[in-house]
Amino acid sequence: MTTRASGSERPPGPRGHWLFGNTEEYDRDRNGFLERCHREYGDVFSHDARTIVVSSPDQVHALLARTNKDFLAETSPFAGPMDTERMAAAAELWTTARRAGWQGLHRRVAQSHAARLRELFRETVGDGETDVYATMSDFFGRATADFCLSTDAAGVPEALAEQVAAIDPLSRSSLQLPPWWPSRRVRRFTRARERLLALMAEVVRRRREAGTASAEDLLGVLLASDRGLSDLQIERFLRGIMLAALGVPAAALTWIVYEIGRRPDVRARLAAEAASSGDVPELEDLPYTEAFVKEVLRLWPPTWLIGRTVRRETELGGWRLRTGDQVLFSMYRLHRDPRWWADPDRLVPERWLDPQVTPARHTYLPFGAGPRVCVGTQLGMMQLTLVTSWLVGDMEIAGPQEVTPDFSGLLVPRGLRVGLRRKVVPQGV
Ligand code: HEM
Repeated sequence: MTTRASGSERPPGPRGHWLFGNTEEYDRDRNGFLERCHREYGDVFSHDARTIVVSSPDQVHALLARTNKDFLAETSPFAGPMDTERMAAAAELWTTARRAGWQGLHRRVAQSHAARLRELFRETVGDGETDVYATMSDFFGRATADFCLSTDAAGVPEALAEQVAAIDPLSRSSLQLPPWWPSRRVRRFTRARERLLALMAEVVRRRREAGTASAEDLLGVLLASDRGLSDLQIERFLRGIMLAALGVPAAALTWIVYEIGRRPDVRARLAAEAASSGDVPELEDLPYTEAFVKEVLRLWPPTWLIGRTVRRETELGGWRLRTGDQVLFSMYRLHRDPRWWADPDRLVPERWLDPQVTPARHTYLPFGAGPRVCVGTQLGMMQLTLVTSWLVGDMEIAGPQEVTPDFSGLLVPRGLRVGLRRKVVPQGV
């Protein structure tokens, strides 16, 4: 049980049901529940006997910075005994692959992928009534498979899409099922995971046999690494990367489309910048577009809630935590906290354009922080900025409706539909 470092009391929090705790109320309205508890109990509160929620920037930063050492980022979609030693071993294997992959994900590599991204955008985003999240998921599925595997990507976007679709229903409920549970959901997830890993294994085997370890894509970088990665490590890392590079950017872009549709003033400035830059510009050519993307990620961070498992007995914010306890924080709530942000609910891209004005420490974390910060930060920012510029440059977007934010998994404006129409380019231009 979490207790005060100097005593035995727990952080305050709602009592909840004697058996199910607060699960039912939380699942009914996750963000609303956290907001109410924060208002009532303050910056640290108990969610249940083994879970606390922290909200101050310093506590959040400590949690992220001490991940791997005192906290674990490893999660499972299934219920089961919490084996922190196994989780720590998995974290170590992941971290080695992560270090090797880093050189394949920095800004220069990301920018060199931009021309290919342009082609994929033209192929995937077309005219007509569009389910925005579905289209953007399709686009990012292809983009990430291409970035990781280039010419060996056949069949991977489809397998990825099935894996994402199979994770979705499991992540929407706090009541986890064990992996042996005889249900369609669990079987579907397991099948999709095995299929994707088998595809990765096949591609890795073919590349090893061909002996072409050039760094033309992320797999090439991993194979050429001198860190001695096993095939299994590479396969799991690639699967992790491809899943992370699909749903989150797709959700972010869906919010971008939503905000472009709601704010004609912002859209006009974006369009002016798109018109004055080339077909595949550098990020430096798009300062307003980049500021807009940052601001959308502040208002609507797709990874709106982050959790950690306590690896070994430790302390956070004056509270003692036991091995296996859970700690949560909401990035969405942090990004909209009026203590740290002026006019927090309003989209103001200009707040990112004045170098004299920077956010208060640890109050802006759309990519996380610390040893498990997003490895795709630069690639992701580049993709979102370029695609935003292509969207306003190429397409007319017919007004999105008001949407209800969906906090049950990734934060998305579920069901957002818009009409897209390719702009007519005058002859001779
Ligand atoms: C474009 C918008 C993106 C956003 C907002 C975003 C956000 C995040 C956040 C908040 C985390 C940390 C989660 C945690 O601490 O538990 C994370 C982790 C991660 N992201 Fe991203 N991400 C984006 C794009 C990408 C891309 C393009 C890639 C792939 C190249 C990627 C790969 C990863 C991976 C592999 C992790 C896990 C890192 C680890 O645990 O070591 N992300 N991302």
